[in-house]
Amino acid sequence: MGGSLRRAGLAGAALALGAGGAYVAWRCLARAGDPVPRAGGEQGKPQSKQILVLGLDGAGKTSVLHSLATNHVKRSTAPTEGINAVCINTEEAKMEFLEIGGSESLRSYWKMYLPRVLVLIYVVDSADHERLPLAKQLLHQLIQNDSTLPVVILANKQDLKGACCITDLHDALALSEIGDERKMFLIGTHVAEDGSAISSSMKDAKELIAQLVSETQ
Ligand SMILES: Nc1nc2c(ncn2[C@@H]2O[C@H](COP(=O)(O)OP(=O)(O)OP(=O)(O)O)[C@@H](O)[C@H]2O)c(=O)[nH]1
Ligand SMILES: [Mg+2]
Repeated sequence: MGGSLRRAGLAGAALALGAGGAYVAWRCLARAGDPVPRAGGEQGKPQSKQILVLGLDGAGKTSVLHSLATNHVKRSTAPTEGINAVCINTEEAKMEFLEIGGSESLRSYWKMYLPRVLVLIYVVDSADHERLPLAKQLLHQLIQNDSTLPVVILANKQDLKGACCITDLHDALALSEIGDERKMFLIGTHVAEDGSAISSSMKDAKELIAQLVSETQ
């Protein structure tokens, strides 16, 4: 795909009502010809309560988002090839999450969306020891020019044998260097096999994000 991420339009729209409120999920597919969709909409104005979800490919961004939206875990089976947008309503906030795929060819688009969002969610595969230095490097690059953007780091795949514990991840990602000014949180998560209700840590993450969004708005 290289530098030619393209937008095909909306496909697979879904609307559902659940315990956590209504959600709408859709996926922007890739196709040659159209420009990258901007996070601010047609007029380029920032939309309210947008949250960017980034992290390396396979970290679990889509799986986590789906779980947050439905309150039930369901692992994703396919990589995100462009943008995955999910709206989640809670009592506190109406939030639009934008996941951009984490494959190498898509990472150059990550920064384009940053100035328009209220909160950054950065998902890390806690068991992917080999790529933790890369995950760290990309996170630091992303936020180096914005000292106040709140960041929630989800240390995902805590269920896997060999997953780094939260303390080790804090060190591996050099989170103490990220600065005192910003609100920053590191939460361990896992997306269990299909069907069960989300874990308490996932619920906590959802509440925290809603709270951050309300405060930052
Ligand atoms: N064991 C385990 N597997 C997980 C977890 N979360 C996601 N997975 C699996 O990890 C793989 C990648 O998950 P995705 O949600 O597609 O990852 P992603 O970050 O959206 O990846 P891209 O869209 O390619 O950037 C899938 O096979 C998931 O089933 C988790 O907490 N534990
Ligand atoms: Mg994905």
